[in-house]
Amino acid sequence: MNYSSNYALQVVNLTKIYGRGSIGVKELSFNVKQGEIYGLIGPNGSGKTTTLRIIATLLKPTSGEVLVYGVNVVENPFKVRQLINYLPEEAGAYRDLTGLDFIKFMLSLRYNGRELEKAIEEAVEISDLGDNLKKPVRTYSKGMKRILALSVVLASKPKLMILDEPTSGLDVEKSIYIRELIRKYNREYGVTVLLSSHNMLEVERLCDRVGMLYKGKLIAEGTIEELKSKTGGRDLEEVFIKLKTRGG
Ligand SMILES: Nc1ncnc2c1ncn2[C@@H]1O[C@H](COP(=O)(O)OP(=O)(O)OP(=O)(O)O)[C@@H](O)[C@H]1O
Repeated sequence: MNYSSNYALQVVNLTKIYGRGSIGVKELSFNVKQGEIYGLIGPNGSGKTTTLRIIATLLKPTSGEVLVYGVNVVENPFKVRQLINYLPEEAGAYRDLTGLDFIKFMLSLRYNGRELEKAIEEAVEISDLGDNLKKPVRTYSKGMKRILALSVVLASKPKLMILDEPTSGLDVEKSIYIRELIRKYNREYGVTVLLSSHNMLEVERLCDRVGMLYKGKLIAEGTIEELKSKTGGRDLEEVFIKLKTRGG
């Protein structure tokens, strides 16, 4: 496949068949442009996590090709890992570390010296966890762990940030806070973002473009406005239902 420098990510004919023939994704193709916030949406089991894990070099595809800034995820995973950071669906932090030690540990994998100090300060500020950062992660609530993991991913300012359900388990205020931060890092630091979500409202507010997955296939793609005018749906939820009933 030819690399186009417009793209942060190119996914071509991606297929993942798990053991016993279970289909993760099937012949999936889409691109994410540099500087864009792209949302993958779809119901449970539609293949969002499978796609994100392959791009994050954590899962091998059965066939197809994925390039991150022109680097092939299967042939050169180490190089890809320098360009991305990934927030997993179940972002666990090491239970016995304090929140602060977790931040230090994770960021030291990417930075050193003064840059490391600055990144740690930034993550501490983003996390907004105050004195809780001195406590072991095992004492944190689900939402606190999520914010902790997100603070590290954001502060590392990767070229491509891959977020699996970034606001899952967060209350309304925290979700808004995180969405604003994602936008800020995208606009101010040029971080390209690929995220997955069940929350159509969130995607509608945050994403420049959206891909709709259904049973491992892309059934529609475009800006929110394009998808609405194509289907006559008033919002993304309606768009999705209409596309699904058309047999997408
Ligand atoms: N380890 C696995 N072994 C077998 N099948 C799997 C495995 N992981 C995922 N699958 C299957 O692949 C398909 C896609 O799953 P995936 O987790 O990618 O979907 P998803 O869109 O992220 O779902 P959710 O919204 O529930 O997180 C599902 O049918 C699922 O059962």
